[in-house]
Amino acid sequence: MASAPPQRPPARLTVLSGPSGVGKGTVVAEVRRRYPAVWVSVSATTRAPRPGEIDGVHYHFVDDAEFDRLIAEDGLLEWAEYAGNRYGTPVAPVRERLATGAPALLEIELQGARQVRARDADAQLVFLAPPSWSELVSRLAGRGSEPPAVQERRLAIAQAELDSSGEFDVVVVNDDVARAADELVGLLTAPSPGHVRSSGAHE
Ligand SMILES: Nc1ncnc2c1ncn2[C@@H]1O[C@H](COP(=O)(O)OP(=O)(O)OP(=O)(O)O)[C@@H](O)[C@H]1O
Ligand SMILES: Nc1nc2c(ncn2[C@@H]2O[C@H](COP(=O)(O)O)[C@@H](O)[C@H]2O)c(=O)[nH]1
Repeated sequence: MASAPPQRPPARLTVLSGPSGVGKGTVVAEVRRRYPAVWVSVSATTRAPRPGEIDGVHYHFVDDAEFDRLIAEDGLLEWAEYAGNRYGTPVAPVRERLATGAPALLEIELQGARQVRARDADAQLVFLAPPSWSELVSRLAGRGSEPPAVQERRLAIAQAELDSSGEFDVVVVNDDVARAADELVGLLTAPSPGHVRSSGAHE
């Protein structure tokens, strides 16, 4: 009798969160460079593009009416208002990706991370932390993508985000991009604890 084909374990969704300016985008870019198989969701946002940002690559840049439509059609896995703009994860591409059994990564803020956890208890929540508060302030200012008033608004939110780090499964300190990327690659490729047999063998 022919044996059944080996079953692919369902892929695990990983969420990377952390305060604005901590280096989420930088670390994710390094992960993609080292591990091109990783798939990163492209969010929808009502924020205006920064110089160099490309629609459909960095974000799907949409207006308020389109964002309302996405919500009404249940097209978002999660969404949140952050510093005066809305951001959300299109649900269909995430479902399609997870169905292939390959790792999927969301780079989103705290409210969205909480929504993902509420919908998917198996999701892995990773918090990217700065080495210090002063380093976070200087990274955000050094990026120079927001005027000082917007930086202040983001830093006020960052205080609450740092207080939430205990809600996450893992905290990775971004003191060094290469090391933080290594840690994230390890987490993305680790089997879900739900798919480890009691003997220790992985399904
Ligand atoms: N380990 C690091 N050491 C020094 N500088 C860093 C490090 N990681 C990132 N940076 C710098 O910090 C700035 C902010 O990084 P990045 O834009 O990746 O942050 P982010 O968390 O994605 O921010 P946001 O949530 O606002 O999009 C960039 O100028 C980046 O080059
Ligand atoms: N809840 C969600 N947050 C998201 C999503 N995409 C990005 N983000 C987060 O928003 C802030 C600001 O981003 P920026 O590009 O304006 O600096 C940052 O924390 C992102 O991680 C999303 O789909 N949902």
